[in-house]
Amino acid sequence: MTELSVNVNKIALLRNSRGQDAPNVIEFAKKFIDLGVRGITIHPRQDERHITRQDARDLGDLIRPLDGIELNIEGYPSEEFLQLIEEVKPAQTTLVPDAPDQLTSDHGFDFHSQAEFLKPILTRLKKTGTRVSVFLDPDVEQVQLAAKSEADRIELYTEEYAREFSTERHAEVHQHYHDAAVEANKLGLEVNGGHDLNLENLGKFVSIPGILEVSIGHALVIECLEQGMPAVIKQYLEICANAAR
Ligand SMILES: CC(=O)[C@@H](O)[C@H](O)COP(=O)(O)O
Ligand SMILES: NCC(=O)COP(=O)(O)O
Repeated sequence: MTELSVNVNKIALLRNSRGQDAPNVIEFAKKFIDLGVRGITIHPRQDERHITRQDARDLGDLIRPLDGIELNIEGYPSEEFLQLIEEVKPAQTTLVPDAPDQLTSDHGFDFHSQAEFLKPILTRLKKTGTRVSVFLDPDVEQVQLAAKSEADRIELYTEEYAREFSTERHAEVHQHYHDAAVEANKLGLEVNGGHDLNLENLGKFVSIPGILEVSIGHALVIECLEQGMPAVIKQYLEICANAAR
C-alpha cells in the first residue's frame, strides 16, 4: 500500500489572495484527515507565497498528537528552514533544491555536485528525529549516490512521468522510474513520489513496487473543485490501497 500525503500549498495560496483566513489551512487539513488521509505535506517557500512558517507551526501542533498521521515539510535547506524543522519536528522532511524565485519545484538534487553540501544538513536534521527524504530525478546513478548519504528516503520527481503519461514515451519513462525505485530499495533507500500526479496517472505510477508515499496537491485541489473532496479522496485512497507492494 502507498500512503497519500495531501499537499495543502494551494489552500494557503487561495487564503493569501484575500488577506483573510479563508480557506483556513488547519480546517482543510482536518477535513482531509477526517476523509481518511494519513499525511499532510506543505512547502513553506522563502517568500511565503502560500504556506507560511506559522502554518507549519500550527500544522505541527495539529498533527503531532494524532496517531498514524504524518506531517511532511518540504523545502530548500536554508538556515531558516532548518531552524523551522528543528522547532516543528515533523515526521518527515523532504529537501528540495529550489531557488527562492522558482515558480515551482522542477528538478532533483545532483549528488555529483551537492553531496558535500547536503552531508552536514542531513546529519543536523537526523538529530531532530525527522525522517529525511531528498528530491531526486529518476536517475539510477543519482540513486546510487544518494544511498551513500544519510538520507532515509528519496522522493522521485514525477513531473516527467505526468508530462509523458499519454505520449508514446510513456513506457520508456515509466521504466526509468521503475529502475530508480528498484535500485533505491535494493540499496536500502525508501521511495516516495510527487509532483503533477493526479487521478489519471497515479494508478500506473504506484504499480511500481515499493512506492511508500505520494504527495499530491495541485491536481488534487483542482479535482476537488470539480468533484468534491469526499469523492476525490475516496478515489485516491482506493488507488493507493491497490498499489504494488
Ligand atoms: C516538491 C514538489 O514537487 C512539490 O511539493 C512542489 O514543492 C510544490 O510546490 P508549489 O505548490 O509551490 O508548486
Ligand atoms: N512533493 C510533491 C507535492 O507535495 C505536491 O506536488 P503537486 O501535486 O502540487 O505537483
